[in-house]
Amino acid sequence: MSAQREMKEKNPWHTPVTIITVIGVIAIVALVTVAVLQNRPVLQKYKYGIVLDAGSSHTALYIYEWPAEKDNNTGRAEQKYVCKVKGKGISSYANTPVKAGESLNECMQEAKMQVPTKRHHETPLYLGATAGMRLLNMENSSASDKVFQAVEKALQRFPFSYQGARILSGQEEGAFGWVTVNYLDDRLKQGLETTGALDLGGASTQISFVSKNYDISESPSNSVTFRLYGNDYNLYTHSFLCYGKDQVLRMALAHQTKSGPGTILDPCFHPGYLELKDYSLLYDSPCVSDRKPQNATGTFNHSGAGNFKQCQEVVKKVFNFTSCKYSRCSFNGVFQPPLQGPFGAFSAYYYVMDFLKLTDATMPLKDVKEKLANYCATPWNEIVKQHPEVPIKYLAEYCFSGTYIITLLTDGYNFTSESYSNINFIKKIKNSDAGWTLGYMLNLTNMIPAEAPDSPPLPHAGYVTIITISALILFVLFILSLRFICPSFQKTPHIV
Ligand SMILES: O=c1[nH]cnc2c1ncn2[C@@H]1O[C@H](COP(=O)(O)OP(=O)(O)O)[C@@H](O)[C@H]1O
Ligand SMILES: [Ca+2]
Repeated sequence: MSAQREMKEKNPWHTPVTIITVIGVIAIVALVTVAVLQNRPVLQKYKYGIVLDAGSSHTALYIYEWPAEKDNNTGRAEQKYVCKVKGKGISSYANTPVKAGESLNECMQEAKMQVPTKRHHETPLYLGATAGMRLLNMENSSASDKVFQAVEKALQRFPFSYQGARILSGQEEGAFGWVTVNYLDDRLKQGLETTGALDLGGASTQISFVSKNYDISESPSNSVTFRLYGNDYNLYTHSFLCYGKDQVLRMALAHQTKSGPGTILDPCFHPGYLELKDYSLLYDSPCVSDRKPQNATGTFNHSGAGNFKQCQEVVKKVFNFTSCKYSRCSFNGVFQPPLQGPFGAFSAYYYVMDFLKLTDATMPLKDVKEKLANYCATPWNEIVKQHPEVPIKYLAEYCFSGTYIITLLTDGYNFTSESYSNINFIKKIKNSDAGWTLGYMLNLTNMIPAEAPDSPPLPHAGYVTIITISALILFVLFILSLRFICPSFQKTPHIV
């Protein structure tokens, strides 16, 4: 035997079986690698959408992103970035509309940096205004038009695809908040029981939920129907204009100051709190302007008494429970079907209850009230000392706001001690803020299809598994067939 042959036989790498095995293994690895990678793009690419939420108290800019490679934009959208516009809401610029436009520039510049340049021109940009502009439009429609013109001009200077600025109806605000919450929870795609949405703003508040077996025809103006991912939803929604927490505070103060100038001892503010306030500022809103007393010209002393129970009595006076022409009502003669399912309460519901440390869903309603009563009774100077980082305006109002929230939920919407535990106070769901903006964009970009998308015949993992098993079977069959066809394969090579 030659030295070469001897070497070949000693080196197992040179046997035909080993060579075939190695090639086979390489082929299998290559096949499986292709199967794993075949539906994964090399670099994840995104598309973007921008929504400006022009609220009564302030404006916020949201950027959403979603995978670009999915058909018809059906990839999951999520919040990428939020920018809080400095200053007050756009409705506060009624007398200086140009400044409303200018106020948006800083956040818009940020948006330019956040969205990749090559996507700018195809990124839709929307501005939706809520109750602050609704009120301004009622009060002075030419001032509200001027604010919109200025805002439009400012937004069109940016390289995005500007899609318009408008006032949302209360129904839209409620319904899109509900869409956002249920989209982010993946409830719509999976056809699961939905979560109701409770949104509390400064100038209006919304309640939206699906109540099974309720008769929509009882109050058609409160119903919105959707077909999403192949499921039909009959949504009940109502927006109470003037029932945001800032306007309700005006209404409560108007009620307490109706006997004219002087000092009011307000149970919704802490003992020791004292501020000199202007009547003219208090009544500068359509929510209270008709209640302005004749002699209300100058200022009044706003002092605190810190009494939760009495504060609840004051707050209750802003609701009208007397008339209801439907089978059941919440308040002010507004139809409301029976409450059903879990609820997500966001925006000011969350800010207030989070500050008061009352967001724990397991805390019974009676404990919530007790804690709130203790908090309201705490002297103002102690509160200021305990929270040096909180702006005084917010700090002074948490007792009032917490009391309003509890009164609105229980006396207003009829949550009971039991059903109160169905309410979750939330800020975000999976990194995206709860609010109407995402639902608004999803609707306008047709990102939620009416029908369920055709799912692929096999999920990706199943596809990879089948490829791997088939490759292994083929390989084993190949080796076995070689043994039949070529007898030299039947014996394991041996060294002579
Ligand atoms: O950190 C906070 N603490 C307490 N309240 C807050 C905080 N941030 C925002 N808010 C309040 O949340 C509300 C937001 O209302 P928004 O401006 O959206 O009005 P709208 O929805 O009625 O148009 C306002 O009352 C604002 O004062
Ligand atoms: Ca809002």
